[in-house]
Amino acid sequence: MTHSDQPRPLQSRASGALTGKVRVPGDKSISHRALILGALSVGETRISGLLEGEDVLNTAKSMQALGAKVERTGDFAWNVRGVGVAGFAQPNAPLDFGNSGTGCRLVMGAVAGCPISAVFDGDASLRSRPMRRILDPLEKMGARVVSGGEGGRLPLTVQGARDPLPITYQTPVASAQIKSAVLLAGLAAPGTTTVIESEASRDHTELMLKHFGADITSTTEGTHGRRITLVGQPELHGAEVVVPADPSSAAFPIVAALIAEGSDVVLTDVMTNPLRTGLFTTLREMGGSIEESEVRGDAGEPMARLRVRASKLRGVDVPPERAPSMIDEYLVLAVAASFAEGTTIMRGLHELRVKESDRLEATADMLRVNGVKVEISGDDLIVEGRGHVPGGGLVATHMDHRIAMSALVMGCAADQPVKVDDTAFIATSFPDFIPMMRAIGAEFS
Ligand SMILES: O=C(O)C1=C[C@@H](OP(=O)(O)O)[C@@H](O)[C@H](O)C1
Ligand SMILES: C=C(OP(=O)(O)O)C(=O)O
Repeated sequence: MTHSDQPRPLQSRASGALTGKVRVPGDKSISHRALILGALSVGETRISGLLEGEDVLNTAKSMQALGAKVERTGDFAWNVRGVGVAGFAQPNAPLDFGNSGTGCRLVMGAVAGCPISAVFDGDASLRSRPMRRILDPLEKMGARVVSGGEGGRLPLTVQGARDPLPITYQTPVASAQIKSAVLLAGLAAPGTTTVIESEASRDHTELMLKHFGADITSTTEGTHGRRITLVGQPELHGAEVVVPADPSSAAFPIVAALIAEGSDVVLTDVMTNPLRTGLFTTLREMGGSIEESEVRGDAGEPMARLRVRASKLRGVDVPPERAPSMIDEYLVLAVAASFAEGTTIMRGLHELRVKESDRLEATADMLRVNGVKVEISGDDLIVEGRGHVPGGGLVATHMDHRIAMSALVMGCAADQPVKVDDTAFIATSFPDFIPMMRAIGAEFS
């Protein structure tokens, strides 16, 4: 999916109290996985609450191109009729994943276990992101890169394995995308595929594989890690998937409500899988009032209603082992840290350098142009909070949805308006962000 060349700038100014009740869209990670596992199953998968953002719509298109039937049956309701494990058909055009690392890397894993070749491509941001981390284990399983891929970058053509091999793989960094790619390729291999991670990353693939009928177990490994074992060549059966609201999207109205004086905002159905809630832990340590109620689970994914009230925040030290559970939330945490009193140190953020943009540099720039004192020291980000933010800056979004949304949240309480150069990429993960924020009182113009 491509964007028009016309950037769409927007300005956010302090609005006073934010109030109301919202349900942010469906979780992006779970939405990708529901479409992919639906496509690898026999029978029908019914998904409700799917995120209809560009990243996920590109995954839906790729599943269709690989032979699954994917149909929208209502608002956020989608049916998938799958082709079974290793049943993908040869696509007759390149698969375009737009801005989405998750879609691209998970589908690479699924294709690696099928005797087909497929061209993987994406936008300028995705073309700059490393793919070697996925290709290395997939090549061990028998897949080959047959063209392109200089320096491990898109566009590249993957030839899947006719007889994929099960492997035991220790991921070099905590990454659910690497883990998931290996597990999805392992579905087609005979015997047992094992992934070992020294820091546990989000476990949606494991939970959903179980839900679709796979024999998969996960045990602890070392202090923070996991060992995941999947028995290959299962018959996956179509399933019902209810997608809870995305905690990474909820992060934006949550931080806005904490920093805008007098705010009181309720968010419903927010997924509270502990491998995704590092931000909530951190904001509470900072003194943020986030009350949880109506806690319940669906297919192993818990969710809750969150009530967030404006709070006086203080700086904290965020340990590196928390990074996997809040990897996409550091940008908006840095905004909260700017409004806090005192220093916040966020440690171990090397993975932020290989996201939609170099998020470590981009976050520091976002703060700096708005008058916040910030420093990068190795892999750590150090923010000097002074209880208020001068604002008045123009933030460069670098094709990165989360920079755009974080900067607009900053503007909700800054002394002077904050401007972003382009809001177009917000549509990748949170298409209704602007109207939803306006509905609770944000002043975007
Ligand atoms: O598996 C997933 O759904 C995701 C994993 C994370 O990436 P890494 O696996 O690169 O850490 C995260 O940043 C991304 O937004 C979604
Ligand atoms: C890193 C992200 O996504 P992806 O890797 O799927 O592009 C994100 O949504 O913040």
